Amino acid sequence: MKIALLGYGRMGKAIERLARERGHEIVLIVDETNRASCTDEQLKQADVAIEFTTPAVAVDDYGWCFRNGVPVVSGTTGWLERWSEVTELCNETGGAFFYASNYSIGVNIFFHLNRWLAKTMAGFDNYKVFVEETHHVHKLDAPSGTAITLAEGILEEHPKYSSWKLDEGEVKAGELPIKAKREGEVPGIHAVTYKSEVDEIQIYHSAFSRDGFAQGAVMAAEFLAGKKGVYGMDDLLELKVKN
Ligand SMILES: NC(=O)C1=CN([C@@H]2O[C@H](COP(=O)(O)OP(=O)(O)OC[C@H]3O[C@@H](n4cnc5c(N)ncnc54)[C@H](O)[C@@H]3O)[C@@H](O)[C@H]2O)C=CC1
Ligand SMILES: O=C(O)C1=N[C@H](C(=O)O)C[C@H](O)C1
Repeated sequence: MKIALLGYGRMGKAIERLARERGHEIVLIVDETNRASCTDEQLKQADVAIEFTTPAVAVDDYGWCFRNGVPVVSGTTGWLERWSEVTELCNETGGAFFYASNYSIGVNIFFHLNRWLAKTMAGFDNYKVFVEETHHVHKLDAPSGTAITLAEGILEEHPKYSSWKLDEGEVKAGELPIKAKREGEVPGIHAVTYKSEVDEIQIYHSAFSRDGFAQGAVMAAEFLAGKKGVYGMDDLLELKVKN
């Protein structure tokens, strides 16, 4: 498969290595230094684009791919308030878009565990829940996209909570706090904790490197090539929450 890499930072470089190991060819590498000189013709050489850039440029990148008929897999976080605009544009232009706040297979299993636990804990009023994430100091957005996905999973399954809040100051009834920490070069740690007066229950995921994210992104690119429409990790993994 011929791949265009949009974004060539920590993730772009990990994806390049893993994509080559899986026998794919990188036909275009775009970062902020050469973006202005990259042409539609260069992009169209690719069977699929993999996009890991910044919240400020991701949505423009998706439009560039849709207009040129190039399926795009993206993991950039921090732009999701524009989700409807992006998916409408994808469908109107006959494009293909795959998005995940976290491409690690382990985290996607963790997402299902989180929903199951939230549904179970909804029956126990004496526990309060909070989400915690820790990432490297270079990360631009807080809370992480993964922490937001975890919080949204809890909001859907636990009637006591109606919104999430970055944990800065007072937390009101119905608000689910997310604590975001930035430390050294941590690739990504997420935990969900239910705490009562007498004990706590915690689920936890820690990424040892970026390889799990990069592997999942390349698998998503292999899945998306030749398709149209909007997809996510559940389409790839066919995981379903069993009630
Ligand atoms: N969904 C997932 O599994 C994961 C998502 N991420 C997210 O991916 C994004 C990128 O993360 P990193 O690689 O660590 O960041 P990074 O800062 O190392 O790399 C960002 C890259 O974007 C490029 N860039 C900036 N402006 C650009 C433009 N106009 N056109 C093209 N490229 C441009 C920069 O040159 C740089 O190469 C972040 O939003 C992060 O939260 C990171 C890891 C996993
Ligand atoms: O910026 C990162 O590094 C990561 N970002 C994603 C997020 O915001 O959830 C995924 C992963 O945790 C690493």
